[in-house]
Amino acid sequence: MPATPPATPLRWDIFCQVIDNFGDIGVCWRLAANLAQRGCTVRLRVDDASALAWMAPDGLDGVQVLPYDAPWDASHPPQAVVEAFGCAAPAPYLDALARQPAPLLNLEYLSAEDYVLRCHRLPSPILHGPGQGLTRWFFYPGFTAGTGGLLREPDLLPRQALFDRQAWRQQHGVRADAVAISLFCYEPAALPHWLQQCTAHADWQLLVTPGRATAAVQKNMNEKGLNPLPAKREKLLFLKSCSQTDFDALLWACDLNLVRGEDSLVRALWAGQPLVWHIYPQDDNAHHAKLQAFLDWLHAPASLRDFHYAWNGMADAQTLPQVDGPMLAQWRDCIQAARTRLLAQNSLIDQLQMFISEKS
Ligand SMILES: Cc1cn([C@H]2C[C@H](O)[C@@H](COP(=O)(O)OP(=O)(O)O[C@H]3O[C@@H](C)[C@H](O)[C@@H](O)[C@H]3O)O2)c(=O)[nH]c1=O
Repeated sequence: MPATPPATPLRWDIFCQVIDNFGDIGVCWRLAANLAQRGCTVRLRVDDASALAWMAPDGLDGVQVLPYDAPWDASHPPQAVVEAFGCAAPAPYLDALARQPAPLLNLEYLSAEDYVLRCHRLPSPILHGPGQGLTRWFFYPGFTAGTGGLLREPDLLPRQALFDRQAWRQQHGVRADAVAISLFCYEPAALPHWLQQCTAHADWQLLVTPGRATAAVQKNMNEKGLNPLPAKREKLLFLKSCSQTDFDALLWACDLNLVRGEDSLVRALWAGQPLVWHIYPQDDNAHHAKLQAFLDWLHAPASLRDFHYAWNGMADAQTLPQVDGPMLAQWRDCIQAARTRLLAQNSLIDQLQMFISEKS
């Protein structure tokens, strides 16, 4: 039975540096929103908040978005501080924190690899320089007990229970009987092979997210001179940017979700539909081990592994499996079993709050 987190809502500072794409701000906003939903007050200090205009257009009570280097507020010091993905708070801030200390955490990237279990909750004392005397704690999200868990808002299940899938599909031009597939990716080498499969199945509709996925699909279409004909236009729906809440609805309404990065992977797991993960590519191919560890944790069937290898450039694009109904059903069973395992664990916020109350 998951442990119950402390009830006292705290004042949090979260630092976010946007590197590229949308995962940094996506995860940090979701973290801030999850905390605010539990009554906490959150100051999200971010260097580029522009994506929030479409990701969280309405903002949220309890979350204040500030410039990264906004001054220290001595009359309202933080009771917990998170530096996301290894970004460091500005030196003056860390020096002020050392005078009015509160637990300082480094929220790491999500991985299923073994090192997460070894490194989660390790201390790193600051022995000199900004923040001297403080201890930075490593906090690793993860898929299993012994890690920091996954972001899961309290109202996720009730929202899913109320979701009207058919109404959503009708509003978005998706046929009730279609196999609806969402595409949120970088530029996978196997994309042409996947587009051929999507075109070959009369009952498949591909919902393409804006940005890099749309650019990759259109590039492929133009290269092949495949200007989407009226019929093909119905097969390919090019979406506009939408809020995180509406992005969830897209994932819940589809029968297969091709996601990427970090945050949308977790959202696709909560959606419980078959999913494929386009992992964030890293120069030294470090992402290959990260993907393998995830597929191992997932207990992925061979066909889902093979699809991931081709989709992530770890196998020849020609080896992309031909997806059919029985295969999708097997993938769905796998994802739903994983979702059930995850729902039995503490959420990341519960773990975070328990950790902070230990260290305060
Ligand atoms: C397409 C779409 C996405 N989103 C949200 C979902 C997620 O919160 C966010 C996308 O983040 P991700 O899924 O993580 O994928 P990403 O590729 O955009 O972000 C990446 O950024 C890199 C810097 C990190 O190192 C990666 O781990 C990864 O997080 O955008 C919307 O809110 N609306 C949309 O229409």
